[in-house]
Amino acid sequence: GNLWGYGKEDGKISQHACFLTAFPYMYSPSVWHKNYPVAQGDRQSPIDIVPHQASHDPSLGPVVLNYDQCTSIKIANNGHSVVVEFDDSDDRSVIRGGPLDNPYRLKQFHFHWGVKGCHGSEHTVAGNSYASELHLVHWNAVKYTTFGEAATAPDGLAVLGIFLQTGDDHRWLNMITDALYTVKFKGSAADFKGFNPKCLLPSSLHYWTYLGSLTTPPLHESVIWIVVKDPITVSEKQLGKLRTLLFTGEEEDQRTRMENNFRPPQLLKGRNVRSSN
Ligand SMILES: NS(=O)(=O)c1ccc(C(=O)NCc2c(F)c(F)c(F)c(F)c2F)cc1
Ligand SMILES: [Zn+2]
Repeated sequence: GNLWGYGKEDGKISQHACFLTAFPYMYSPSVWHKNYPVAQGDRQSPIDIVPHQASHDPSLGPVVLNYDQCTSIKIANNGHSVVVEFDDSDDRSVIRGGPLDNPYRLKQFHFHWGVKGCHGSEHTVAGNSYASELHLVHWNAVKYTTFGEAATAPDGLAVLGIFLQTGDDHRWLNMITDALYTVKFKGSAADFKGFNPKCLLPSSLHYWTYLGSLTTPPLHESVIWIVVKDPITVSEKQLGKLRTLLFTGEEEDQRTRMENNFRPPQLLKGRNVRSSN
């Protein structure tokens, strides 16, 4: 069932309990804390990144992506986003360096987006949103045995965040947007082999980094965030295809477009954001 969702963020959620039970997909980020109290924790994500307040740390080396043997397995609609999953049974696709003490294994990537224009990213930069945000999710297979175990450890996960701005078509994103019709409904999945996400990265990997959390329930505070400064450019048409996905399953009569699946920025609570350059 729908334990949580992105409901109407306009704050007009009815106060009647029946409304929330009758329309589970209306659970919005502002009420997640009822089921997931860590939502009000000290290292929640996303955040608003203020570049001039980030501290440049010369000891922060470059982030290194070894995605050469990287091969995707499948694409799926989990009712919250579209996810491309990888074989993480060995170290064939890892991220290392930067703020990381170990190599972290790529498990999946997914997106967050809005309903139009320049809203849709989770992290914001000096109060400005991008149209979308790509998350490449990795886990520390040196210290932990499974993703699930890593997902509850303070240094268990490393998520590389990439901003998407609108402009020209992104040649490689078409491979993903052309497959979305196969995963329209929540719970659907399809083969999606041989996609290497290295083609979705900007030329410069300068980044901000800080200690944070999953941005969706269970909101575990287990993520070392690496947010790349430069956005990639995708077309409005390509973003529009993401919005043809549905939050709802094929069996549900209420069809709800998948859009605005982003959590708003959370309190920094004294955390230090470091800059790589
Ligand atoms: N938007 S983001 O911050 O990049 C993000 C990344 C991954 C997940 C995730 O894997 N959720 C499911 C999930 C868990 F949340 C677990 F805690 C766990 F143990 C799992 F195995 C699992 F699949 C959620 C949010
Ligand atoms: Zn995400």
